[in-house]
Amino acid sequence: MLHYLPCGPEAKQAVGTQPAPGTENGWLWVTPSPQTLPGTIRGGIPVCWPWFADESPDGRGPMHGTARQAEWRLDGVDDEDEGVEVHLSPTTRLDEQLTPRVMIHASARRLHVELITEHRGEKPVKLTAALHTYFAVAHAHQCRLEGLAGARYLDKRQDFSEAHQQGELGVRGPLDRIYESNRPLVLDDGERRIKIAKQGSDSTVVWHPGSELPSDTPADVSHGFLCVEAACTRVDPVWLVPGAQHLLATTLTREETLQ
Ligand SMILES: O=P(O)(O)OC[C@H]1O[C@H](O)[C@H](O)[C@@H](O)[C@@H]1O
Repeated sequence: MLHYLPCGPEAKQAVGTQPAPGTENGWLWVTPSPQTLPGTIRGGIPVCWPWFADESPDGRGPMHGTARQAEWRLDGVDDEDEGVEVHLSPTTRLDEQLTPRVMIHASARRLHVELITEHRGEKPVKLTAALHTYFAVAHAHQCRLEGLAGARYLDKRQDFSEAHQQGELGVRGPLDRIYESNRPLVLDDGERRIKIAKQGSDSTVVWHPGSELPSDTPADVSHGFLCVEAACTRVDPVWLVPGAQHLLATTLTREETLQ
């Protein structure tokens, strides 16, 4: 169930769910002490756009782009038998040539988020982006992420050194990796298994900061999340030509519903 849809003035950039008090099985994590807006919110699914990390065109733009710090408006909500569909767009123009919008379809068993980028300008543009999902987990350093075995990755904690994933990934400490992968995953935290599928993305970013915490993340809850991000990064930037559009999507499903 959707408990929290950050749109409008009170929550600008994260798109996600937060368990209601007393609800243990929310899929997404949100910091209990968010920064005052327009600070960035750690939690939900921040929209990193029109660049991922520090990959702005001049190298001086804010980390993860301008979209997550922008104000978004609710363009429409469709209630359906099987859930709810929500459409969002930024209230201001965030890029000279590119325009983003977000569509969320949520039900009790499935969360699907689409980030659609349209090129309305005149010159080809390089786009990097991410749906920076914060999964709520029992303990970040006791998670298993299935589906990355054999994938090449860049280790951001080791100056982007290259390596290949040996076997399935068991998260046992801080990590910050860009995997070259478009494969579906299963996140298993020992208590539940969430299937993670995606579209329009050949990079999967896996991040947990360990004890090097962002200022809005209290130490006593810092092991309650693991970020697994559907992304387009320096590994797979998208070159959009005028008139083209790009779809980046992630779909989260309880594994048993697929059987
Ligand atoms: O602190 P933030 O700007 O929200 O970024 C949080 C993290 O996001 C991504 O996962 C990057 O790979 C990390 O390098 C970064 O630290």
